[in-house]
Amino acid sequence: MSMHAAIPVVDLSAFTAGDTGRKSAFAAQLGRAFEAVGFVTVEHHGIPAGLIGELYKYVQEFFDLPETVKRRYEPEGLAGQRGYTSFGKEHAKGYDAPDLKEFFQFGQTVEDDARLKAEYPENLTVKEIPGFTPAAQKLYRAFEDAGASLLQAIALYLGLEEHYFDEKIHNGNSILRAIHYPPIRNEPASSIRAEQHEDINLITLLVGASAEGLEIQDKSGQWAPVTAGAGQIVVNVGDMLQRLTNNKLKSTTHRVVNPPRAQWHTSRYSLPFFLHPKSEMDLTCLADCVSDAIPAQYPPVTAGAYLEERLREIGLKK
Ligand SMILES: O=C(O)CCC(=O)C(=O)O
Ligand SMILES: [Fe+2]
Repeated sequence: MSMHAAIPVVDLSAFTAGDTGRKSAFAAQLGRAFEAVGFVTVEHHGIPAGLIGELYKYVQEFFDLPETVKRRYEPEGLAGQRGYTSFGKEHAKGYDAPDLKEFFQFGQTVEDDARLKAEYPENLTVKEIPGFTPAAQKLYRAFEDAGASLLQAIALYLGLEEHYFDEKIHNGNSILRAIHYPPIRNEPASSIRAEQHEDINLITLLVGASAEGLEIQDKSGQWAPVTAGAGQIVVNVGDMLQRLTNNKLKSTTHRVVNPPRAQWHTSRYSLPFFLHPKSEMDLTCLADCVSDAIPAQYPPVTAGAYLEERLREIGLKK
């Protein structure tokens, strides 16, 4: 048995309400955790529990709708970026077998930029559940606020100006994804709920999944469960931030395993928020993360071009 890498717990209020000393201590703690583990659990993140509970209620109502109704909200040509994606469509990069999940995605609501408003597809409104989209939009903003604070701390840790990411993520192409992993009825041939993968975006914020199953892989290849207590969220580094920092911050491989057979009759729900910048953000490795000893590991790319490439690899974009 190997020792399980502990996932550090950080208190975001030390950053959002703290003096300069507490803020820099938080930045150092978060940065070191993102270098060593790539995952943290965050307390006092400012996301109202009531909002999370409200959205979960609508999420369950949505996935309980008949499949024929759900498919009305599965638009063609949007690569799953808005609305419903039916069971068995998405697979992890490098895997053929699809994940055992269905999901619904909400994107950015632009209020102050006509060009971007025209660029992003509209969110879908589910006629049968009028409260669903408004609740998701409120939670989306709360996730954006928490994410902005976390990236301010990361900017300080990287020696950048504290507000380096602010403008890049304002009106960013982030996605709030409501996932349903249905009950498992037959021995799955080769799929698990979500096959091992790394997230595409800058950082991911995940609110308390309804059941266990999330695992991260440590340096030696061992899997360790991730558990977040009530009131905590899990936050991890995605490939865009790993790439920008020339692998200084780690986009850690993770997966969602199937429950023991006795729990097969139960659903699992989760609400990840994939924090993306605007498409034009340059992901060229930061000068401070490149040296003679550690040359740049990635060619320059924009966030938009990188996202396109990755959506093709997971079968969402044709
Ligand atoms: O459902 C979860 O707990 C995590 C899902 C996940 O890793 C993802 O959708 O990228
Ligand atoms: Fe993930």
